[in-house]
Amino acid sequence: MLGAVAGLVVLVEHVGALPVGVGAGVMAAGLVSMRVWRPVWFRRLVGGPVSAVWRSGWVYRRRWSTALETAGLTVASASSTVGTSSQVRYVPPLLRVRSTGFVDRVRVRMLPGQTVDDYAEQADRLAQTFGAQACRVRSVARRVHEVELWLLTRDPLTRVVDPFASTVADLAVGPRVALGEDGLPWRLRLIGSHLLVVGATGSGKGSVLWSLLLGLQPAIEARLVSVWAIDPKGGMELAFGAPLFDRFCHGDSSTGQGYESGFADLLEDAVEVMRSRQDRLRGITRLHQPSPEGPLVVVLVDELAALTGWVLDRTAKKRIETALGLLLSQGRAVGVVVVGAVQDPRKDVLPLRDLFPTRIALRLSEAEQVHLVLGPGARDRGAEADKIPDTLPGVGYVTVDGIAEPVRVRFSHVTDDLIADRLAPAPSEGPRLELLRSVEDAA
Ligand SMILES: Nc1ncnc2c1ncn2[C@@H]1O[C@H](COP(=O)(O)OP(=O)(O)OP(=O)(O)O)[C@@H](O)[C@H]1O
Repeated sequence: MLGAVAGLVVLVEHVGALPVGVGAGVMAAGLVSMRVWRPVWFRRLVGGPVSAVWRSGWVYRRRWSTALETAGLTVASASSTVGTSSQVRYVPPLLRVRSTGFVDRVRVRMLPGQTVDDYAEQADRLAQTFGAQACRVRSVARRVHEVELWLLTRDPLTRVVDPFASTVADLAVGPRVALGEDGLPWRLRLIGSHLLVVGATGSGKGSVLWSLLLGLQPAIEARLVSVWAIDPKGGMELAFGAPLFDRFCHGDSSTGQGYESGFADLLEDAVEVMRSRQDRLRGITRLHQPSPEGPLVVVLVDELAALTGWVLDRTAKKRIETALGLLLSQGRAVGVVVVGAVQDPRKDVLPLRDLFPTRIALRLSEAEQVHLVLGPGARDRGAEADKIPDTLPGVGYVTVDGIAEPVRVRFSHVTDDLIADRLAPAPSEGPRLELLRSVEDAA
């Protein structure tokens, strides 16, 4: 601070007060405009760094040793010199602090013998000591000796999140579908993964499916994605999206073949696409890349339990189980992925749940269900989906295979009006399934 004042005095002496005053005015006006028109840039370029410097010194470094000692994360070791013996206390070094305005990311070098779980066990204590709402403990990629503490200073997820814009290019990295608790947009990548969404009634499962569909809309229109939708609730949830779907099956009791046989037909057709791609891609690539000739086929199911647990027709049930099992175990490499939502994650309702690499737990009714959805240990690492209040629909925890820590996000709120707005006027093209089939057959 003193340095800045001294620098200003020197500048005034050299160039005069007027140019310095004008320069300062222009800079202040620029910052105010950025704050008003580009709040995200402002947070990232100005607010975050300034807050990080301030909080690093005032909140963290000042109390670091005491806080870590209270949390039992320091190590005492006896040291003896000739005739005397004393104790040396080792404190894990604080490496740096970054702030997003919502989360302070505090990087720490662990002491020899410590693990990320040692810090996770003390997360509540650390949050309380540093005055944060919560503390998430995260490992650092390729730095096994380091750990990052995410201390939440403000929760950006209490406000409803508006849908994000997307482009065709988002397909490769995943469209932005939610806001993370660090205040930054969060992307959901479907290529190479199946997605399971679990949540109690009213938890916002619909907003996950719709955020994803709207995020994929440009890629769907560019024919890089082909959505085959199943809505066993008679089409109540997904019927609005019909213009986006190449196939839409919502059960039909008037055919005389049983309500569920249409679901089995659709899944078996997806298996057929999968098989023909396997034949074509064998020895050429290990991960299919979507193209208009071979789009990413997304089999979207609104209530998976209606396909796995509550099916009356035994023949259809067997066909569905077999096709779903094949798709989940072999489909993702060849670009046939399953996105499913369900209320109840128990094995008898959803026997195949372990085959979904990406899982989202919205509000759940019991702590035990968190383990079922996100895997053992997820709740200890902060994924308390059973504690999400019912006033926060669309908030949930996500785990992705290969990444240890769950992330907390809120999906965008997609209203019926917005869907009608985005999808109107309905495309005048004919059914796209025929095109997909003829292209796949020709290839
Ligand atoms: N992301 C969100 N942000 C704000 N409000 C939301 C969000 N998602 C859903 N809601 C609201 O929460 C309520 C329940 O949402 P929704 O119907 O999507 O839940 P659901 O989990 O699909 O329920 P069900 O299993 O009963 O169909 C609706 O009133 C909806 O407007």
